[in-house]
Amino acid sequence: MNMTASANDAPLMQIRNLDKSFGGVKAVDDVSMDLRAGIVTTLVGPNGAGKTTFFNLITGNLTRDGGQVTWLGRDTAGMKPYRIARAGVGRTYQDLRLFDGMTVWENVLNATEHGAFPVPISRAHRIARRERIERVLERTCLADKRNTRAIDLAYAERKFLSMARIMATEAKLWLLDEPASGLDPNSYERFLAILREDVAEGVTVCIIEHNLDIVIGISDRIAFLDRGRLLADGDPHTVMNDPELAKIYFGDRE
Ligand SMILES: Nc1ncnc2c1ncn2[C@@H]1O[C@H](COP(=O)(O)OP(=O)(O)OP(=O)(O)O)[C@@H](O)[C@H]1O
Repeated sequence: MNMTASANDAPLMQIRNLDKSFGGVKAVDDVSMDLRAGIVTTLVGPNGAGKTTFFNLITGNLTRDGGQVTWLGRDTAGMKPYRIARAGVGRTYQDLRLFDGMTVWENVLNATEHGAFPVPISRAHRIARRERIERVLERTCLADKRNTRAIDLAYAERKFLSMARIMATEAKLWLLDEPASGLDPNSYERFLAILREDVAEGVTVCIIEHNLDIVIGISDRIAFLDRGRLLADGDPHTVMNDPELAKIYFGDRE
C-alpha cells in the first residue's frame, strides 16, 4: 500500500535461511525475506505450504532448526513469544483466540499487558493506555460493545476485536492470519480502511490469505510458499500471473 517506501530503508524484520522440519517434513525450507516499514506482504501457497509455521517461527511460538530472524536489528533466537510481542510483533490467529468470557474492553486491555507478564506502568501511562483503547474501539466500531463478552459478539465483530488487540499494543508488525475471510462487504471495507491508515503511519503487515481477490487488493508484495520453499517474492501481479505458480496453487502441478 506504500509503494513509495524506500528500498534502502533497513527492514524491520530480516529473515535469513529459516528452516523448520517436523519429522521428515520440511515445513519451512531455507526461507529468506525482509519485512519493511509500511509494506503489506501477503503469504500465499497451497495447504501445507508452511505459512502458519513461518508465522510461528517469527513470533517465537516455534523454535527454528536453522537460520536467523532479526527484529529491529536484534536476533530473536531464544526470545519467548511474549518478549517478541512486547518488542512490537502483533499477531492474529485464524481461530481468533479471544478470551470468550471476557468483555471487549478486557480482551483489548489484556493484549496490552502481553499475557502473563504485565509490566508495571505509571498512572500517566494507564491514562494514555485507556485513551488508546478508546480510540481503537472507535476505529473498529466496537465502542458500544465494550462491556459485551467476546462470545456474544457477531463473527465480524470478533474479527475486529482480534485486530483491536493488536492495534492497542501499537505493534509495528502485524501478522494477520486470514483477517478478511468471512467478512461481509461493509466489514471488509472497514478492515481495509484500518489497514490503509495504519500502514500509511508506517505499520508493517504480513498476511496469510487464501482468497486471491483479496490478495491482489491488499498486497504490495506477494510471497509464494510451496512445500516450505519460497518460490517467488515480488510484485502481486507478476507473482499471481505466473502460470507455473498458478498450477501449484490450484493443485494441478505436473
Ligand atoms: N506441529 C506439527 N507437527 C507435525 N507436522 C506439522 C506441524 N505443524 C505443521 N506441520 C506440517 O508442516 C507442513 C506445513 O504446515 P503449515 O500449517 O505451516 O502450512 P500452511 O501453509 O499454513 O497450511 P494451511 O494453508 O493448510 O493452513 C505441513 O506438511 C504440516 O502437516
